[in-house]
Amino acid sequence: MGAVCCCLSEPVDYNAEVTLYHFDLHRAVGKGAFGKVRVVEHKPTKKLYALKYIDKARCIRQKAVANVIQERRLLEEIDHPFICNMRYAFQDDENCFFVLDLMLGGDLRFHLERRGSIPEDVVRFWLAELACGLEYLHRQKIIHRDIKPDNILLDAMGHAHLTDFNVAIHYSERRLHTSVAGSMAYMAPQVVGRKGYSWAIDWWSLGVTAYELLFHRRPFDGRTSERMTQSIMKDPLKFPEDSRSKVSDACIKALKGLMDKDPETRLGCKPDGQGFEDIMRHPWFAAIDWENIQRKEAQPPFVPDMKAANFDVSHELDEFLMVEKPLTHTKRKANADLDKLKPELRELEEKFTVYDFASSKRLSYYPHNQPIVTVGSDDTERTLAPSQTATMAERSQAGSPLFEGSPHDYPIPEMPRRSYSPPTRRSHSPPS
Ligand SMILES: Nc1ncnc2c1ncn2[C@@H]1O[C@H](COP(=O)(O)OP(=O)(O)OP(=O)(O)O)[C@@H](O)[C@H]1O
Repeated sequence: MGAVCCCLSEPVDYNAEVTLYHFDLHRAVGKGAFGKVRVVEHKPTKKLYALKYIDKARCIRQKAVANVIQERRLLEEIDHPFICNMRYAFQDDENCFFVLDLMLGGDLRFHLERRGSIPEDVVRFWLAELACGLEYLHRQKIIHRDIKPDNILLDAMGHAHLTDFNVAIHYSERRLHTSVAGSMAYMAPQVVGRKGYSWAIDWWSLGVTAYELLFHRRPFDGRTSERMTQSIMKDPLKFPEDSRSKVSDACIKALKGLMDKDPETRLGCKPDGQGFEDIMRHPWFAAIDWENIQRKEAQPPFVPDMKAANFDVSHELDEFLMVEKPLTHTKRKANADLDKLKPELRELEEKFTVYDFASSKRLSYYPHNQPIVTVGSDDTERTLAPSQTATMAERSQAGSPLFEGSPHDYPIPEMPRRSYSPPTRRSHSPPS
């Protein structure tokens, strides 16, 4: 398939590797840490997607190259109805691009701010969908680490999806993580207390998120990071005085279960899928038809108003007012001589590889049998690539997905330890 693009003299080859020329650019719907998110139309298929672009220079300045590469790799392994899935990835000289499932219903922060608080039945529905997404992620051996209202997006029908895998990591049963990442108000005691943590922290953050959506305030707070840490680790979970008139006893019980400071007894955290069973059997979810939910066939109780913009329209204005350089299709300069590039730019060139869901099989990079994990001299985790831990035959015998081709034979980069600061946005400052 070929067509002439208005800004390119030669025809665009849609059968060639995906580039920005394969998309028509539409309005901006969100702002990320290193660029915008805008609606795009994939020209050959006419399908709409969300394009998240990351300004390479900004990303390098804020020492987030490893995170962007990690996000790209993790997203390649994920495909689930309640996750904002990646469909394409590519780069040009200035930006790295993620093309994601388009969610036009807005994020939960947007709806919370507009509505003040969210009714119990709506929060329960979202939590049921998100629990399915989270259970899937944990089965893929991935911890999200940044669950909060800002990172949950609704589609036009009102179904909830997890997004933003910027600080997500693989976990291993053999070793606990200690690096601090995420948004402080949603961090579990095991994260802020540096006691070592695993996937159970995501259930805690989901509990904090549900609490905030229901009561429009956070369960643990503090003006400084020290006070916030103390609050998360020591303060008993308290509910607003009028909570009993607002939500059911079963809801309070579920929130207490999710925000149990002990991950051993926390709701959702029993091993081998039993935690998810506990959630499905919990009295708060008694009215939920789980099969319907999992098939994404349940009718959401809140349907976003699609006649209104479900996002902050000011993102668009930045470009009109020339505060920000508008995104344009640009022809790549030949990057043949990688040695001449700055090391970080070279790393992006080499590791932010092209992805096209139509032509690539989704492969789990990480074997589902036990990986071998080495411990760094600092408290970062180093995980050996599967190619280094087992042969193809061994992995196949163990019932693990096979890793075909060299693109998957890479070690996961160390995650820089994030410095954290209240109130809730994670900082993109250099590793401490
Ligand atoms: N797939 C999508 N469909 C529609 N809107 C989206 C999509 N992905 C992101 N957005 C919008 O863009 C915003 C920023 O996206 P995202 O959080 O992924 O970027 P980020 O760079 O990781 O930002 P930050 O690090 O500040 O959280 C979201 O809050 C949301 O409003």
